[in-house]
Amino acid sequence: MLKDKTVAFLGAGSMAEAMIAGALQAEKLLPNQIIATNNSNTARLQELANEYGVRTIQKEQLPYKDIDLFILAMKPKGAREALRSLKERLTPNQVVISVLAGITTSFMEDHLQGGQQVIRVMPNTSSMVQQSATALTRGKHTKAENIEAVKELLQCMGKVFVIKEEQMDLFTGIAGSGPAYFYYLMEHMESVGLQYGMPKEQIREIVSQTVYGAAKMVIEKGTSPTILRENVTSPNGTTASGLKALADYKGGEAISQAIKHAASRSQQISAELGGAKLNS
Ligand SMILES: NC(=O)C1=CN([C@@H]2O[C@H](COP(=O)(O)OP(=O)(O)OC[C@H]3O[C@@H](n4cnc5c(N)ncnc54)[C@H](OP(=O)(O)O)[C@@H]3O)[C@@H](O)[C@H]2O)C=CC1
Ligand SMILES: O=C(O)[C@@H]1CCC=N1
Repeated sequence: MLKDKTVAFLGAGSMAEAMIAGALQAEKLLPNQIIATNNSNTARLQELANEYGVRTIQKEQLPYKDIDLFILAMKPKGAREALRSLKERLTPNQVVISVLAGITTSFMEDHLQGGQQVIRVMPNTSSMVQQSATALTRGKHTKAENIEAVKELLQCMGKVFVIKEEQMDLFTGIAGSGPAYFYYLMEHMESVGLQYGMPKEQIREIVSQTVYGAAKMVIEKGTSPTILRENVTSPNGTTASGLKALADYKGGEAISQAIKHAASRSQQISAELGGAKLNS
């Protein structure tokens, strides 16, 4: 389904790079099917061309009519201008996909020609190693065949979840931002190891293997995190003592608040840009 498609990334930052890397690793797209552009940083475009062999083009020179899927990958505040620049140039068969936090499908539709096909997705940077948890929600006019093509593209980058748009802000708080929470946890685990004299490379490997192993247990054994946690916790043992400290320092509450704040920021971005449909 993707073999005849040309995909253009409007934005060439961390998220675009992670998606490009994932798509190429899966060999579903060839480098010459991918175009990347940005606002002005030509050195960055050269970097992507050198690393991935993709076509990089100044945004004024995009070959609009040859592109099937446009992926908006700039910061949310640039969305309005980017959609305006697409509005007069697109035909109804072309699809606009946004990875931007807080940009709703109705915002996209309102800023494009009536009937334009749009899809809102929320990947995370683990796309780079094909392990993203990515959400997808469709616009009003998007054809089933294009949903399938975009799903196929996103599956190159990890698992895809088709969700209701009302859940997108929450999904962003859990999975879009989620890798950062784990990196934050890992930074803290590493720094205790370093503080007590473990070699830097060794502690990094120990921490990442521990996090990886825990996620793999949930995925492969299909057992709940609660049962798995209980299995680790011997009565009056080390884990019980560690978990008590986590509870005393409100570790669980901190994680819940991180998700709620991130989700609420996604809603706020929608509101700031106008055209927002806030969840009740
Ligand atoms: N990073 C993440 O983990 C995730 C990010 N997202 C979303 O992805 C989007 C991009 O994030 P991220 O990659 O981190 O951001 P970056 O700041 O790394 O990259 C932003 C890119 O957008 C380019 N840009 C700005 N304006 C335009 C424009 N009008 N046309 C084309 N390109 C433009 C910039 O170009 P220049 O450098 O030339 O200014 C830059 O290449 C955000 O909206 C974010 O919500 C979604 C999920 C996860
Ligand atoms: O921090 C952000 O706004 C983006 C969206 C999800 C992850 N990064």
